[in-house]
Amino acid sequence: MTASPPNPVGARILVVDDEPDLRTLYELTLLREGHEVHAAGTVAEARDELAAQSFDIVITDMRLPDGLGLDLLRELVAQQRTERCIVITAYGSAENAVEALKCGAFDYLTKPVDLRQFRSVVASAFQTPGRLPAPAAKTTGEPVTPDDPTRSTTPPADRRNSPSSDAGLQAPGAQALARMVGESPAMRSVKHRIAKVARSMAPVLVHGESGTGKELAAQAVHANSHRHAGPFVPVNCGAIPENLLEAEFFGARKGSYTGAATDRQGFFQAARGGTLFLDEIGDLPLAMQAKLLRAIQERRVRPLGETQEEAVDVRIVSATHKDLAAEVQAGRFRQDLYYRLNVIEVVVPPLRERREDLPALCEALLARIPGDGSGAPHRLTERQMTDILAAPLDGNVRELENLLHRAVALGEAGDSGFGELPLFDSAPAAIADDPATSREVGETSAPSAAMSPTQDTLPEDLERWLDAQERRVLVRALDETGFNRTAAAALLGLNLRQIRYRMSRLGITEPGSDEPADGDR
Ligand SMILES: Nc1ncnc2c1ncn2[C@@H]1O[C@H](COP(=O)(O)OP(=O)(O)OP(=O)(O)O)[C@@H](O)[C@H]1O
Repeated sequence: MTASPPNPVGARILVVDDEPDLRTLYELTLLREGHEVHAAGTVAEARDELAAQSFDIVITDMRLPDGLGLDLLRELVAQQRTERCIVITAYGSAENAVEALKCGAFDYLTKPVDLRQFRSVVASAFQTPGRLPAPAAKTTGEPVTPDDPTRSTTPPADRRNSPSSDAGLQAPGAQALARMVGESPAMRSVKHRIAKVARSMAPVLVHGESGTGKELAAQAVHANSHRHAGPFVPVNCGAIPENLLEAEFFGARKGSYTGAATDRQGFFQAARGGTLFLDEIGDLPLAMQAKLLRAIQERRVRPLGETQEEAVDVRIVSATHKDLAAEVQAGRFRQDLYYRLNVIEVVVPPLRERREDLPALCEALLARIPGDGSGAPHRLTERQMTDILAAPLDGNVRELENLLHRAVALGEAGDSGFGELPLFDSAPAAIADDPATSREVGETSAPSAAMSPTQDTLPEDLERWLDAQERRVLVRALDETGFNRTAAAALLGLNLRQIRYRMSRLGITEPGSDEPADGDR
């Protein structure tokens, strides 16, 4: 059955539902929005419609008399069709919703369907201006949401897009991926995955060690999604006082708590139409996890002091350096929330697994550091590059960035505009000081390799070698905390007395004090 508006300017949509009343309701709603609507009551009828022509959107109920809406979805994905699929699931069926997204649904709706939400999800699925080329459809169970940049009426096979090569992407998606410097196989695979998974509503969990570039990855997911013109709202879940979490997330009405002098919107409202990036999600207290889960499931939030809930249309991307599955096991993270957030996982590898990216990364990071006004870019000497290539860099790109900042700040500008000051005024200094290894920093890669957990040569003097390791860790923690001993101790699970004792034993003093600085050689 087909129904067309008088002047079709909208999407061509196939509605699959066996309940005539609901089908009619969906049809009328869509027709009023200017869409062309085709309807089917069974999987078989839907297959016939799909064999005859292509659509922009397929909206299917999950349970149909002769099969599941998911079957249709899987067939569309397997055939690399470009239709965006919206699955309607029964109320409270979190498994179905998550499974639909994992299978490649663009989005899902829960019964009873809220018509405003219905219209908004359809509008999201049908983005006319600047529709981006689709990621490649595949059969591994990863979500794929093929787009159709031309919205042509050619047969499905001709409407396929080329795979997600960066070249095919338009700004700002391609720009966001380009900001993630690195062409190592590990980074290429991360970027490819981001381009592939970005374009549905499926929640993404970015996992990786601290400083690996998780926020950059989250920004790239947003920039490659149909929501790229909407806001990207980053939130550090670990930095908000527990008593303010609810107001910060969901908003608050004037007078709803001490200090609420005016109405204020929360992160969810601020991210409407865009992406809410929940960084350090593993640090969210359990009570707030329950509220977040509800907001994600219902897609509605209630500001503090408000009686009514309001609908929010946001995509959730979260990030953590923690092993969330282990946190679930330990009872510190809700399993249902983990399940809800981790529909798609993007893993950002540590720098040690992509050392070939170091030269390009150094160049890009140095280019961000303001110059001396001469216009000459900061450049590394060969020796400095050798040092960097050999350094452990456990702090990943952020550590590299800090190291370069320090080197530029402390360096005496030479011809290159970049000084010869040793880059490693902390970590490798400990090794150079160490008679157990007795080599100069940067002389070869061996001294730093000696610090690497992967090296297999034995130290000549275990005690001194262990001291050197301990010194390196302490100096780094002190460095990262601006030489705040209490904060450094907390980072390392020590108390103030313990860190003081260790610093004194190893002769670590604050740079600038009368005694030799800990990094001095
Ligand atoms: N591939 C990359 N190319 C260029 N810069 C990068 C890259 N990865 C990270 N950076 C830079 O390193 C710094 C840390 O990155 P980011 O904040 O994204 O890491 P993170 O994993 O979110 O850190 P944390 O776990 O501490 O929140 C930022 O300044 C970022 O711009």
